[in-house]
Amino acid sequence: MSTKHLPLFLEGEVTKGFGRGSKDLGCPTANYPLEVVQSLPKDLEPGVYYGWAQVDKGDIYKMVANIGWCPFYQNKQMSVETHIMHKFDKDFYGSQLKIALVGYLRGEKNFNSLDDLINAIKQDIANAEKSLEQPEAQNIKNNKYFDY
Ligand SMILES: Cc1cc2nc3c(=O)[nH]c(=O)nc-3n(C[C@H](O)[C@H](O)[C@H](O)COP(=O)(O)O)c2cc1C
Ligand SMILES: Nc1ncnc2c1ncn2[C@@H]1O[C@H](COP(=O)(O)OP(=O)(O)O)[C@@H](O)[C@H]1O
Ligand SMILES: [Mg+2]
Repeated sequence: MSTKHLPLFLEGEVTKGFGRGSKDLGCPTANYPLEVVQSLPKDLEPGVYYGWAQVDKGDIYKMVANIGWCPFYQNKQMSVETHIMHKFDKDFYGSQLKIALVGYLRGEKNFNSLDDLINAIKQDIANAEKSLEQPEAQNIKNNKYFDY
């Protein structure tokens, strides 16, 4: 079941990926190191999730996260990447990123074109924005996990 393990709280350092998020997709994703990927429940459903994100001790923002192998790019290694719905002034590689996976949107897909992938991501962001307004999602934003 795709909602098994949710909400799931993850933490780790923001590391370098392939640099495609900003360049190809106009959608930067903060990537986790391999240790975080390896710590996931083995039967966690790959796919696109929505939830909350906090960089270092900052504010808590809405996010969408992709967990899997990116079939469009055919990555060899599974990755966990988070796009935060907030405009940051600069990159934050090396920062601590805490996330809460709250809900599941869809499975990862391959696409015929980059434009199709970009449009799917835009739709994911719109769906996440809406779902995160629900009271059950708001409760998770207030979880003590995000307190410092
Ligand atoms: C909301 C969201 C949905 C995504 N959905 C897919 C998908 O269905 N298929 C896919 O191949 N990649 C998907 N991706 C992953 C992108 O391919 C990935 O973010 C891109 O390769 C950037 O990787 P990088 O951080 O290593 O540069 C998605 C990313 C986001 C943020
Ligand atoms: N709103 C945002 N969400 C996620 N990352 C962001 C955001 N704004 C800036 N960034 C920065 O962009 C980087 C990700 O860009 P991306 O093109 O996906 O490169 P990489 O392949 O190295 O992950 C993040 O590590 C972070 O430092
Ligand atoms: Mg990235």
